[in-house]
Amino acid sequence: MSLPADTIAAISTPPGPGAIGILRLSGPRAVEVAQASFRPLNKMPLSQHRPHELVYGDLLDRDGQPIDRVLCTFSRGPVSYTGEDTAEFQCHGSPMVLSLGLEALFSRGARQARAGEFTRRAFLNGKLDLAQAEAVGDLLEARSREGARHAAGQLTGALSRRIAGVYSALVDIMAHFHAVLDYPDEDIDPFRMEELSGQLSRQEAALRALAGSYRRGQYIRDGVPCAIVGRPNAGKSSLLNALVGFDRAIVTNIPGTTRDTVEERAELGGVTLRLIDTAGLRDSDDPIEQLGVERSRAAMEEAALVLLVVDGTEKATREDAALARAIAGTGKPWVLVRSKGDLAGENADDLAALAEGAPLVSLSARTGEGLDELGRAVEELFPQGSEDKAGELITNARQAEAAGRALDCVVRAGQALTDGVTPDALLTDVEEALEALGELTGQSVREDVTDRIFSKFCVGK
Ligand SMILES: Nc1nc2c(c(=O)[nH]1)N(C=O)[C@@H](CNc1ccc(C(=O)N[C@@H](CCC(=O)O)C(=O)O)cc1)CN2
Ligand SMILES: Nc1nc2c(ncn2[C@@H]2O[C@H](COP(=O)(O)OP(=O)(O)OP(=O)(O)O)[C@@H](O)[C@H]2O)c(=O)[nH]1
Ligand SMILES: [Mg+2]
Repeated sequence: MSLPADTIAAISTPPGPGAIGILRLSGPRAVEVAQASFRPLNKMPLSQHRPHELVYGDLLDRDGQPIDRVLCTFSRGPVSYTGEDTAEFQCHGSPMVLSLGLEALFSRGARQARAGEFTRRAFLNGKLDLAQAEAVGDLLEARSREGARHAAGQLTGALSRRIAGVYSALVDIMAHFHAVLDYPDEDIDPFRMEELSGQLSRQEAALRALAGSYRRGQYIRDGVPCAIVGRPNAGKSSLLNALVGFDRAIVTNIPGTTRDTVEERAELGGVTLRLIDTAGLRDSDDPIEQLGVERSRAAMEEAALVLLVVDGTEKATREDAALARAIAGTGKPWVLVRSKGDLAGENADDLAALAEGAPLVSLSARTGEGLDELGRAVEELFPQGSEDKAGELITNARQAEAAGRALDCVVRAGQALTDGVTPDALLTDVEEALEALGELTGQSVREDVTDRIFSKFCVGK
């Protein structure tokens, strides 16, 4: 990989008017281009100021006419975000100022940066590893406090350090093995072999925990998929609307109102939920409703959490009981929700039997009563942030695949050791595990993979 040699520029703040808008430059000519586009009030050329200093002055268009009165700063590679020379203008947040300013930078030799190109350069120059670069993307798109906290932890290198621990332990194991191999005539000390086998299984356990963290990582980043199911008219869509805080789904008193699944995110008990409202479950002759019911069942199967809503104004039916048994049978966490708590109820007593130990929450979507209790039940089922340190979880499919592959290799190596297979086969497995770990942090990753990662970022990041 050769280092990029051209100088890039972009507007780094979101479109539309705002308090401040930032133009960013990176590359060998960044300071020169910025200096040519800037007249400091103190008359001293930009490059004669200290790096990182904020210099007050006028941003100039290609004819030398002022576009805005701004703050300008530069840094010298490698002591910068990208590792190259960089400069930036902190302008008034006017889209027109930013466009004119960007044109001025182009006229002096910079070119438009592509999506994610600043962060990509930071990665190529070793300022960030790939897990940290991905954390930048996660941080920008975080939809919950927990998600943001986690991405920030990953940005500081928490995941990278966890991976590095396993990596260096595996390198040690390889070194020991090479030492053994170097003396082929000597019998291998059984004590030594046992020690190696122990070290290998400790790394296997560490990798298993790492690969296993993906599920929680996904819940934190994208939310816990949560299906709201129950008979028609039970109050499912009303519950969805109450949880998201606006009328997302159509509610009527006609059973069979919801046909297609309706998805919306909400935070409940500190947990981000990907709520999926579903069509009421019943046998129906209507082909459209039948399709909806199929989707409800699929949503229930894919969900990690199920809210079974039972109409609080009627006696629970055989269908309610059958549904409760079916959900309990999946072994998934679920909550039995007794709806319409503001109306006179019929089935307060017989519901406890249906719940079979799952939490039972009485609530009213109309008054909001009981929603806090539902939040507490959800929080208990998905405890937040307690068991893992921020930033140490795997949060995307790419990382999960690489961690899983590293784990498989180490399992194979351990098996080879117990089976007494030739040591070089074992070494190949460990090497492959190292390769997979290298992909996680980007030490040994293919260029098309990095292309894909950075192209998902916004321009100017
Ligand atoms: N105005 C502004 N705010 C910003 C950024 C930016 O580029 N500009 N960032 C961009 O996304 C983030 C901050 N990231 C940064 C990371 C490293 C360095 C940097 O200069 N690093 C040097 C020196 C560090 C030091 O002073 O100790 C280095 O790592 O060598 C700057 C910003 C968020 N806020
Ligand atoms: N008083 C009262 N009425 C409610 C409450 N929740 C739902 N309802 C009413 O019950 C009826 C059905 O509500 P929906 O939310 O559409 O029920 P659903 O389970 O989504 O029904 P389908 O989509 O047909 O499966 C509507 O008339 C709602 O206004 C509640 O908490 N209090
Ligand atoms: Mg509905």
